[in-house]
Amino acid sequence: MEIKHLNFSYKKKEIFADFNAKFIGDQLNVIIGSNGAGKTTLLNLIYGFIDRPASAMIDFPSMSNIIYKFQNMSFFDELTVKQVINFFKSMNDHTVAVTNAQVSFYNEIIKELINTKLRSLSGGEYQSVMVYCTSIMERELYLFDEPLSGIDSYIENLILDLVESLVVEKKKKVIMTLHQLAKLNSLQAHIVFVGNKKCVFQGNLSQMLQAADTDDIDIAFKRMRQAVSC
Ligand SMILES: Nc1ncnc2c1ncn2[C@@H]1O[C@H](COP(=O)(O)OP(=O)(O)OP(=O)(O)O)[C@@H](O)[C@H]1O
Repeated sequence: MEIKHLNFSYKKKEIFADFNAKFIGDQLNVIIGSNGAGKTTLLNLIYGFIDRPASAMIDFPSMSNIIYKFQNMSFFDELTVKQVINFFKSMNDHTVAVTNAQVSFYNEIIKELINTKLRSLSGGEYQSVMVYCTSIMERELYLFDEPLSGIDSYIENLILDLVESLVVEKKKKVIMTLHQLAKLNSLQAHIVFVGNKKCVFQGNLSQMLQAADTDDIDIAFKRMRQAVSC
């Protein structure tokens, strides 16, 4: 999956100018960047919410083969968690295998919420349910926009295990956005750093630290925010 020479503006506001990046099929892809850099816009372009410029977006699956967990996903509040899970399951053509991490996530987090109506969930519980529901859909590409937003540090790790298991166990393609940079220390991730309307870096964490000439991820982030394109 590759983006070549992408230009994109919202009316007069330019978001991407000759943006180039690759996403790797058999690795977890993590988009990072400052607030307002364009991470969600990039996911919207990949999904097709915003019309994809065909010549710039190469080898991405079609919308019907992508499941996208939006930043603020919302559902009918009167449904219970069980009803929402069943709704997601009903959109699969057939029964699908689940990963060990999905089973653990269900047992540790979802099970005790199963008969709760969505309107009675806390923000973090709601987020956990939406990430779980997205993960049980059978698609070629999974997009998660800030799946750790509002999540406590224990469940953060369970969510990352769950997302990674889609890549490792199910051989799915996954692209997520992330603000919790320290989490990159424990992930085998391909990082795409969006800044200054370009991809300012792509590669793994040690390459990113090396490129920024530091062993501190926050310093690397600060140094790269305004760097020139990759
Ligand atoms: N529909 C829209 N119309 C006009 N401008 C928009 C629209 N959506 C987003 N923007 C602007 O585009 C820029 C990029 O927004 P985007 O949501 O992609 O950033 P982001 O990197 O995901 O930010 P954050 O980390 O805060 O979630 C922002 O300046 C935002 O104000």
